[in-house]
Amino acid sequence: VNHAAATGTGTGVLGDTKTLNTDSYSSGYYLRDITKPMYSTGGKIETYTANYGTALPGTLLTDADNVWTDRAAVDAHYYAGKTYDYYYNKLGRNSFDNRGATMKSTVHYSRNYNNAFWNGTQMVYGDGDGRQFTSLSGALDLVAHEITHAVTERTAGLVYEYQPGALNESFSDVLGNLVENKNDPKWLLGEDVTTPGIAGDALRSMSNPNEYDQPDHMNEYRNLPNTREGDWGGVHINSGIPNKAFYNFVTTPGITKDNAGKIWYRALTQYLTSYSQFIDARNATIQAATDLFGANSLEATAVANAWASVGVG
Ligand SMILES: CCC(=O)Oc1c(C)cccc1C(=O)O
Ligand SMILES: [Ca+2]
Ligand SMILES: [Zn+2]
Repeated sequence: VNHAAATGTGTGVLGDTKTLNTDSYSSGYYLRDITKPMYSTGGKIETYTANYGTALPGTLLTDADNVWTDRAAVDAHYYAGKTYDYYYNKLGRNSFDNRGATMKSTVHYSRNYNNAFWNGTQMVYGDGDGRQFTSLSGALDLVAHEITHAVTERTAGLVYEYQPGALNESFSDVLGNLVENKNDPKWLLGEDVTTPGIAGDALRSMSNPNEYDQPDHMNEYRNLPNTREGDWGGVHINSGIPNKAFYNFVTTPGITKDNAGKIWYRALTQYLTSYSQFIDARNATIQAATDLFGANSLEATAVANAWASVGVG
């Protein structure tokens, strides 16, 4: 019996209904998307459950009637597809390795797990404890953030410490919100899954990093130790500075989200390396804007101004 693409329906973490690309195979349906361009070389999007344990990838999800009720799985699958589409259609990248690698996600990792991560091979999502987070795959910006960690690992390789680590985090926040593409003037991160009991809050804000205790200027840079307690030199803290730079750039009149994404992606994949510092990201994004739009373009000028506004360059 051959695989056949099928269209299922599912309920997401926030109770919304969405259509899913699934695989009808022998007696049932698998949570496997075989409709993407990468399928021409065998690439798929597959979603698994760890069944509240920590063995990965766990079990590929199946369903008898193609109506999916595992909300965390529905969103992990749907949002991985959306992220693939953005990278392929807007940036010309074929999966995280640019060679059509299969994208695997596992949900229901451990218990009350307030975390999500790329483990070097796949995405992994906890269900949260119901207070700090609800199921973490329920936010497209967060899913795209995790997948962008994979892209960064395969390209610039920004090490996860100090300024390169804060750049690693910032590129994931930037691409995460570009993929999510909400009309959110605050450019928040994780707003859809953070504290389900409190409206309007988030993990981070790109428009006002200070709101979540992040610096938004070099003169507020936090010198922290490269330890777990020090957030590896403040990778989720000092990311506020490049995040604010991107926010100032993308909100400059005449700058489009698509063009901002092309510039940041080109800097990440063509110019940055493992130990790049904030000044190198400034130079790389100016160079990328120059490559794409010209030396005296609105884009190149706005990029330089944006970094200067946060004290870089
Ligand atoms: C916005 C995505 C994010 O920050 O995910 C993480 C969470 C929720 C906890 C710890 C680390 C991360 C990460 O991916 O950096
Ligand atoms: Ca967001
Ligand atoms: Zn991250």
